[in-house]
Amino acid sequence: MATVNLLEYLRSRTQVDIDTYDIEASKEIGPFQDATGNQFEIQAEIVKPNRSAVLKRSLELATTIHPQFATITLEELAVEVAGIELALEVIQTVHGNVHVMINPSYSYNTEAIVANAQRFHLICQIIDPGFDKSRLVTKVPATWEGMKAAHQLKRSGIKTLATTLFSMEQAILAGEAGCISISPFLHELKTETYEGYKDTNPILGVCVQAQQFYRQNSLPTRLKACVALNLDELIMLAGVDALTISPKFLRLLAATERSREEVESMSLFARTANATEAVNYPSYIDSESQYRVHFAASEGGKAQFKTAQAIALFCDAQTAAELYVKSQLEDSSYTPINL
Ligand SMILES: O=C(CO)[C@@H](O)[C@H](O)[C@H](O)[C@H](O)COP(=O)(O)O
Repeated sequence: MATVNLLEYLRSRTQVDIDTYDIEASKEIGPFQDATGNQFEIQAEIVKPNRSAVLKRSLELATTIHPQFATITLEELAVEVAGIELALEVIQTVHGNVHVMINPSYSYNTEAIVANAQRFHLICQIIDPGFDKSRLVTKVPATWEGMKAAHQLKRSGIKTLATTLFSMEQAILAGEAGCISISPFLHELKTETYEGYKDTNPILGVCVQAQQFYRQNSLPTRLKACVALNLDELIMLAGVDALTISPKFLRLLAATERSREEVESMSLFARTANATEAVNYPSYIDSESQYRVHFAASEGGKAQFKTAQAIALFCDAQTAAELYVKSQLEDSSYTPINL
């Protein structure tokens, strides 16, 4: 029986990206095409003793440039700077792009999301004027307001990824808005943050449908599925454009051999390879009311609930990161640096 290493097998079918700003993990298991992080990752990295230099740099820079960005608090700016600092570090271990998520508390505010994405680019420019900003992708929640912001940002050349995405309706809107990619969350984010919590309606099928929709409509948007809960789900998604995988699962994949025949038979994409019949979907980009009605009913009402839940959890992580930064700012004095 021919066996195959699961990480090698996945890499032969799908782009494999790493879901962390932990540069050591990325170096150890890489190389990867893209890297991604989020508010949980920022929070986890800035408290690590071996990341004290990143935190110090972020606090000093935020203190220095705050007058330029005075519409937001110093701690919010410091978390943004830390996110960009971490992204610029981890990008050295990947070939392609790095992703940074906007402050999730702006998820329902188009103007604030646009300003946040523009700020990321300005901060990037300040930290490393030579950095190729086309490699920075801003992660925007897949809300109506978020996708309106993504549409505007595309016109100004800022790349976006639609995150916290749980339905075909959001996938269609993100494609029409010009997001370069989407991150379907296979399971509710709460499954990652609350031990024992289960999502009874994982959305592996939405990944297959969305990828077919983009291909059939010649939309360049690519999928980057995330929040898989076991190896079988990852194997079932072999053939999706990309998978965003945590270091824990990357290590497990790298350490596991399975029968080639068995894993090949599991791919949902292989099964639908010949299903070329086009399905008609409505256009949403100019139809807010229709979008909202369809999204509210999507997946039996669960997609809307899951999106709101994920945003709320990311907001908690944002608040925790800001509180930590605030405590650090209070504990030591950070003097402005010369730029
Ligand atoms: O946001 C994206 C992709 O857009 C991902 O980083 C996504 O948030 C993560 O897969 C989830 O937060 C789960 O992360 P983890 O607990 O597996 O590290």
